[in-house]
Amino acid sequence: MKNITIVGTGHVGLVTGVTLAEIGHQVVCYDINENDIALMKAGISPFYEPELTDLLKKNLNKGQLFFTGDPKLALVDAEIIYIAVGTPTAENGSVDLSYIKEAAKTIAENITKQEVIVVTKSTVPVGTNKLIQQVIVTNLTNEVNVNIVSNPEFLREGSAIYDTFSADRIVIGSDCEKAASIIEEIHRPFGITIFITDLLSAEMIKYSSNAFLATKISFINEIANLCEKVGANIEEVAHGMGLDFRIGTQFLKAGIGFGGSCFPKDTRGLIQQATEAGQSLEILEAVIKVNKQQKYSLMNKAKQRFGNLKDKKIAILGLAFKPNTNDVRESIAIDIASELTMQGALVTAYDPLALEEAKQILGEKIQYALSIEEAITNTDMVFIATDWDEFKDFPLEKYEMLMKHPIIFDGKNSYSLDEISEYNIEYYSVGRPFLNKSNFYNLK
Ligand SMILES: NC(=O)C1=CN([C@@H]2O[C@H](COP(=O)(O)OP(=O)(O)OC[C@H]3O[C@@H](n4cnc5c(N)ncnc54)[C@H](O)[C@@H]3O)[C@@H](O)[C@H]2O)C=CC1
Ligand SMILES: O=C(O)[C@H]1O[C@H](OP(=O)(O)OP(=O)(O)OC[C@H]2O[C@@H](n3ccc(=O)[nH]c3=O)[C@H](O)[C@@H]2O)[C@H](O)[C@@H](O)[C@@H]1O
Repeated sequence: MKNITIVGTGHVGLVTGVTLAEIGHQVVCYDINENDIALMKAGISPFYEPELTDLLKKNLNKGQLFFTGDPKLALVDAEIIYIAVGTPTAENGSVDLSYIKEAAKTIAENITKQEVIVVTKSTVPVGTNKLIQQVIVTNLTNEVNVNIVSNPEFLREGSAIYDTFSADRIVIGSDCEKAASIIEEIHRPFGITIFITDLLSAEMIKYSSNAFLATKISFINEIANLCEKVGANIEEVAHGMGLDFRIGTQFLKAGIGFGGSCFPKDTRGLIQQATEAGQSLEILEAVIKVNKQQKYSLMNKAKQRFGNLKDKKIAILGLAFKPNTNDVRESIAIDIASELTMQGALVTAYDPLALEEAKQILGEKIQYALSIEEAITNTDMVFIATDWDEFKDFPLEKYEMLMKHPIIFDGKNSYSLDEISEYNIEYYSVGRPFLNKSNFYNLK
């Protein structure tokens, strides 16, 4: 059992803190956001993540987990410190390391133990861990020997707790063997394969993993677009491809592209690092370009269908960047909503969890509904932008009953073509044949 401090308790930091407490460590979570700290102290997660609240409450009650907004209290006795602050894209397109530097400075000013290991969980450009060490060493107020470890995080939002206990691997990078083996011991109770490597390679593993997954998505989306032109079905194609273990079935789901707080930012971040190193990443450039085009593919289909979208009543189902989260950072649904309003459409959106978060970005530009039924009633068309189970389970006859004419543009291939073909629905999806048993095709 180790005494661990987490600096930055957002999506990654809180899950890290709670799961390390769950496997028996004593964990202090520190964040500069006092409101969030007050919530977490009361056993409330500031964001939605399945299973998180139960584990949070359980470990708070057991006394394994402690929250504070006071850096001195958080760090005075700390020997192992995880950094999990944000690394967003800066205005000039590079990775904004200001939160990382600030966190490193706070650590330096408050640690007192003789030996301290600082573990970076945040996704940081190659070389940043060395910068963190430098910032800490130059700002130390006590005599402390600091070693640095990179421990990139691979969890997905919406399944973060499951992913932490069932990850494929834990990567530990360090140039100090002793520090690496201490961090290995901390993680051993998870029972997951641990790969120990050097600091720079660990940093690169994180970016290249995200870049590779993003590449799979853009690849399958381009093939989906081609399927539409030649009459093949992307779901059959992806399944048939995935049966080859060298390819694998995962991350071959065609749709309206990847969003969220990581793939867009990390693909940009890797390109920026390559540029600084005097190299171009042609494949990744193409991945980003395809993703930007894919985002508006549904809207283009709708424009083709209706001529223009001015004054059309459109329901958007889904605002979160993926299901089981209320995170709307770089959500494609938000971009689509925004673009539709620019085209003069009258948009009403529904999301099971992310309405408040979306409101903070879209404000009065669109209307918000509290149910699927409310969103789709009397609309000209529906856009499905997030693959929530609630949408997949929604009875299809209700589209027929409630919409002006049941016309669906499904960006997530939420329904099987067999299901849809039982109804009078005009249905456009991604990479699959267009279905129309209805008589609306002359409608403009
Ligand atoms: N969200 C995700 O699913 C994943 C994120 N990552 C990476 O993890 C890092 C964190 O991401 P998220 O947790 O999503 O960010 P987040 O925005 O949810 O959380 C960051 C937290 O750090 C706090 N913070 C900022 N400066 C601080 C400071 N000086 N001292 C203490 N706390 C401070 C903020 O108040 C916030 O609560 C990023 O580098 C991200 O790329 C990696 C894997 C998964
Ligand atoms: O670095 C990160 O933050 C994380 O980024 C992603 O996790 P996350 O963004 O939470 O969610 P994903 O499930 O990967 O989905 C990302 C986007 O890709 C889209 N996607 C995903 C899979 C797919 O087959 N097709 C597809 O369009 C999703 O709809 C979503 O917009 C990675 O999957 C995690 O391993 C990584 O830790």
